[in-house]
Amino acid sequence: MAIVLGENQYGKAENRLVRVERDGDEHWLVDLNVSTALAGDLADTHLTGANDKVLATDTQKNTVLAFARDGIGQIEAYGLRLAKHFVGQLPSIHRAQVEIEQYPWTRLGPHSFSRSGEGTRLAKVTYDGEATVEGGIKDLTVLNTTDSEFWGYPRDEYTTLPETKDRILATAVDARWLFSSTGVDWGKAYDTARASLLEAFTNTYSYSLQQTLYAMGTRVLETVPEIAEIRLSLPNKHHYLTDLSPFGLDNPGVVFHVGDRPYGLIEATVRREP
Ligand SMILES: O=c1[nH]c(=O)c2[nH]c(=O)[nH]c2[nH]1
Repeated sequence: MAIVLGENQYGKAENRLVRVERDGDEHWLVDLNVSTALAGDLADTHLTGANDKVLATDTQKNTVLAFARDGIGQIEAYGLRLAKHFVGQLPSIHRAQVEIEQYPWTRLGPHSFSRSGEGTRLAKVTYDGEATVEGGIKDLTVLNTTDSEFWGYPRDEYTTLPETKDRILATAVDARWLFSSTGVDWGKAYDTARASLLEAFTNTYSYSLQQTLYAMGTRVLETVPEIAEIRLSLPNKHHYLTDLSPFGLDNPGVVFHVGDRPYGLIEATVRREP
């Protein structure tokens, strides 16, 4: 029985980096988590330990920092610059993947900020001679206190969930979208996609989180022409109306117990028909 090396890649994961831009007393902040992963003609290092085709992960880390020196710009563009550089650096490196998370900060003063919970912006760039760019957002927590129903599902011997015509609908949006080209105004695409996700969540009268998901994906494709498809992963953050009758109290949709685990997980891709 022959034993062979399968798919492999290597890189520096989670390079945390902050870049400060200064204009006198007024400063700006870019806060990133950058992971690099390279693949190519790398059998030797695994099979014999010869490292002559290996761009050291420490070098990758230094490159991430050095490329931030003169400006990062939009994270999709920064990822493209890095990925193309890594592939051009050694003939043995055929493919580079750069994943970036950008943490949001809200300005408090000229040089003071607070970390905000308004969703982490994402980019994933792959370059192997051709570039593939994905954008996205995660940890965007949203909640509707009404305009959500869930009923009409089949009941079997294990079904206990009561039908509801009015419930809280809450989720933490994880959305990843695939761009159809690299000639994109990345910042505008991100802002529009994010706003469309929020607008569709807010304005969809929901009969299920699945229906809301599809409305959110559809809205992004309608408003950002450069996005070919969007994958959404939506945990259903269940809010259970608490029974206060043991205490002689009614509960007309006022007090909820917030469930932690388990949670429904609703996932789908919405794409343009070819
Ligand atoms: O929006 C929902 N979709 C489901 O599939 C489901 N299942 C469930 O128990 N509650 C919900 N809510």
